[in-house]
Order: sequence, then C-alpha cells, then structure tokens
Amino acid sequence: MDILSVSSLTFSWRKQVVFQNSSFTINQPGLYGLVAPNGAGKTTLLNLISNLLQPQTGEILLYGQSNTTTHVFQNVAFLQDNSVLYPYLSGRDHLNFVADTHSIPRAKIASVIDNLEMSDYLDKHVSKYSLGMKQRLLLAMSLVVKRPLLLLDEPLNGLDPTSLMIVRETLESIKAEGQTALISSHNLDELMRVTQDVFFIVNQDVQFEHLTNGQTAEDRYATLFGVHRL
Ligand SMILES: Nc1ncnc2c1ncn2[C@@H]1O[C@H](COP(=O)(O)OP(=O)(O)OP(=O)(O)O)[C@@H](O)[C@H]1O
Repeated sequence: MDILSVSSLTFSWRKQVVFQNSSFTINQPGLYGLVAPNGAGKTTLLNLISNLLQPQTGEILLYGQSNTTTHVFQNVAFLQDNSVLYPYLSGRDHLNFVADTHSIPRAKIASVIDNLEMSDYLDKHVSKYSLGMKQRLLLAMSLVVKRPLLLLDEPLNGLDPTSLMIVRETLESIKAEGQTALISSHNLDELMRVTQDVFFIVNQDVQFEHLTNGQTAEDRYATLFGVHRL
C-alpha cells in the first residue's frame, strides 16, 4: 500500500493555478525532499496533503485512505511554520501540550529534548527564541508523537551549522526507524546530505527524481528552473 498517493491534483488560488492535474506517490519509507522556487507551491502542497486546504479536483490518499477521513492523521505529523507557536509560552509548555493532547506520558518528551539539545532554552518564553531555536522546537513537537509519516515545512530554515548537524542526525534516525518524511527546503546541499530522492514542483506539476551519479539537487534545480550562473 502506498504511503502517500496523490492523483490528478488541481488547485488554484482564484485565477492562480498552483497544481494542474498532478499525480505522484511515495511507496517506500524514507526521506524525500520537496524543492521548488519561492511561491511554486511547497507549503500549499503540504496543506493540501494534510487537508488544511481542499483541491478543486483530485484525490489524496494516506496509507490507502482518503485524507478527508480524519483518523488517517493518526499516522501523520505536520511541522508547520513558526506562526503556530505561542510567544508567551515556553518550549516545554508546547511539548507538554502536545504530549497531553495525545495522552503521551510527559517523561517521553525527555529523549526528544535531549536529541535536539534543547534543554538550555526550553523553559524560556518562545518570544525570546531565535529562528533556529523555534525550528528545533517545531521539529520536537512533530517528533513527540511518533508518526509513520512526517510532513516537514522548511525544517532546515534558519539553522546554524551546529543545529543543522543535530537536525541531520534526527532526520537520519527518522529514516533508520522506518518512518517517512517529506521535507520542503531551499537548502539543497543539506537536503542532499540526507536524501537523493527529491520531488520538484515544475510547471504546476510534482515530479519525482532520484538523483544519482554525482548529480546534485542544485544542478537539477538549475536545469529545471533555468538558473544562470556567472
Ligand atoms: N492564502 C493565499 N491566498 C492567495 N494566494 C496564496 C495564498 N497562499 C499562497 N498563495 C499563493 O500560492 C502560491 C504558492 O505559495 P506557497 O506558499 O505554497 O509557495 P512555497 O513554494 O511554499 O513558497 P516559499 O518557498 O516562498 O515558502 C504563491 O504564488 C502564493 O502567492
């Protein structure tokens, strides 16, 4: 059974077509990049998969069931952008909230905090967090509830080299545990460190590429999107 199956997806914001009759699947666990220029539709696609937006036409199946069936989201975690965080709460408040709403013992969040090396700042209010601290908190929130499929919207955004290393190890452990993550990112070098499997959004379509033979995501990006280097 496919992990994710999208067929004949069409979605427009009023007259602006974002996806036109696009189909793709993920049928093996692992890490997958989602790459496209600004405004091409990465966040829109993740919102469509998680049923926060509804397509004009098409069908999205998660583990063989329509994404309009709410219980399929027992299999999915979604890291959205940091606008979902509450500035007047601490990181620990956020993680406790996620644990409590999913009836997970609070003790279970300790290993996630350790792995993402967040203990130094976890009790500060989010209003005092840097972008990278917020990114690590968002990732921790999506990991506390162990789900087979993670939708990660720009988890690498704003990370310093140390944070990148920590997040890379986390992504590698997601893969090692047989989970699946669809990871949108503009950081092509970092993405390629964890996966050679990339979905590109090209001409309102989602195209899968397995990059091999020294081909880099940056090379493919330049070819697909017409970047001219000096
Ligand atoms: N709420 C909205 N109303 C109207 N148009 C929208 C809305 N949200 C996004 N769009 C449009 O849909 C298109 C896709 O936006 P989206 O945010 O999905 O792109 P993205 O690939 O995630 O971009 P970025 O790399 O900049 O984060 C853009 O052209 C954007 O202007």
